[in-house]
Amino acid sequence: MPHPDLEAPADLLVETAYAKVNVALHVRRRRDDGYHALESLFVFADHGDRLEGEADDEGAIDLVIDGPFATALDAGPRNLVMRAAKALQDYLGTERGARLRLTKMLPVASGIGGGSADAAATLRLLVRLWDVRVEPAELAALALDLGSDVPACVASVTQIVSGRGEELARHGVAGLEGRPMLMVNPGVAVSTAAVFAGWDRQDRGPLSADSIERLVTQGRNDLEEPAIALAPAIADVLAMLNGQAGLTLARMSGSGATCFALFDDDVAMGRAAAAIGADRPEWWTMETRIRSA
Ligand SMILES: C[C@@](CO)(OP(=O)(O)O)[C@H](O)COP(=O)(O)OP(=O)(O)OC[C@H]1O[C@@H](n2ccc(N)nc2=O)[C@H](O)[C@@H]1O
Ligand SMILES: Nc1ncnc2c1ncn2[C@@H]1O[C@H](COP(=O)(O)OP(=O)(O)O)[C@@H](O)[C@H]1O
Repeated sequence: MPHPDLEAPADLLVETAYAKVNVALHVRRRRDDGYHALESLFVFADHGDRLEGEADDEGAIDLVIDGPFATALDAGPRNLVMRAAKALQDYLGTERGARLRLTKMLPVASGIGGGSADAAATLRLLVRLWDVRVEPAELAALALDLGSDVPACVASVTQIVSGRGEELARHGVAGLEGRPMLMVNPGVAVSTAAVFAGWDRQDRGPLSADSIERLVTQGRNDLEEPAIALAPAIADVLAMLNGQAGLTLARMSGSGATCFALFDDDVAMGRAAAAIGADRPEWWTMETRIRSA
């Protein structure tokens, strides 16, 4: 029988805010509204931040944050969890509230959409907690208002994402889901807007994501170069990952600075994580696998 303290109370709901990884990120053009038109294969890790919540019948939204990266954030109205909760409350015109706890496991402003995933997890959790039905198109519109990556994070499954982040198409790639994935961050936060501003405006062509081989040989992250210009440690992470045995692909995710590597098997990933941890103990690493739907 489980220990009683380990059992969550029946009225407490839990969601995982899965880390996002851009296996390839092709920037095609700068749009008139200042955003960039992208083509990207998004996958999600099997790990992420943890969000729990229970109903508050007074209608208040309250957030506490704990976990390894809690100090990088405050729990005020600009937090994406708070913004998502308020946006849903306003949309529904509901009197219901929630007491939320975010356990921040993912580094902040690091190209793996931690804040976006938190916002999406908040929407999922509150829809369950308040027992409401929101049309998928309405939820997607609320999500896009919170950030370009939030619509894709709502389902958190492998997708081709284009436009600013609002055009989503589920997309399987044989052999990708379930694959061991190591994520490494050198501890520098980079601003997404600053990285996009450094893009050289050269369209290097569309994305083909029909096989892992194509993703490896023809896929790119067009933001790697401007991100490395702002945070040279990213080049050290990529060099270290590329030097590991049993590796299929190493690349930066999003606007950085987190990089990921796909491995042939768990043993190869474990050896790489141990070697990197021994050499650069100050870097953040996470051993995970690509989430399946
Ligand atoms: C680059 C990507 C790729 O998945 O990931 P991250 O690095 O954030 O993880 C995303 O497109 C980021 O999405 P997100 O972090 O939600 O960005 P937003 O808050 O919407 O935008 C922040 C700023 O980035 C720039 N931006 C963002 C998205 C986009 N398609 N074009 C842009 O130029 C804009 O300057 C915008 O003001
Ligand atoms: N709950 C949250 N978690 C992470 N970042 C948040 C959160 N709420 C607001 N932010 C802000 O959102 C920005 C982007 O965060 P995040 O989604 O983690 O970055 P990225 O998508 O680049 O990995 C950060 O500058 C951060 O200060």
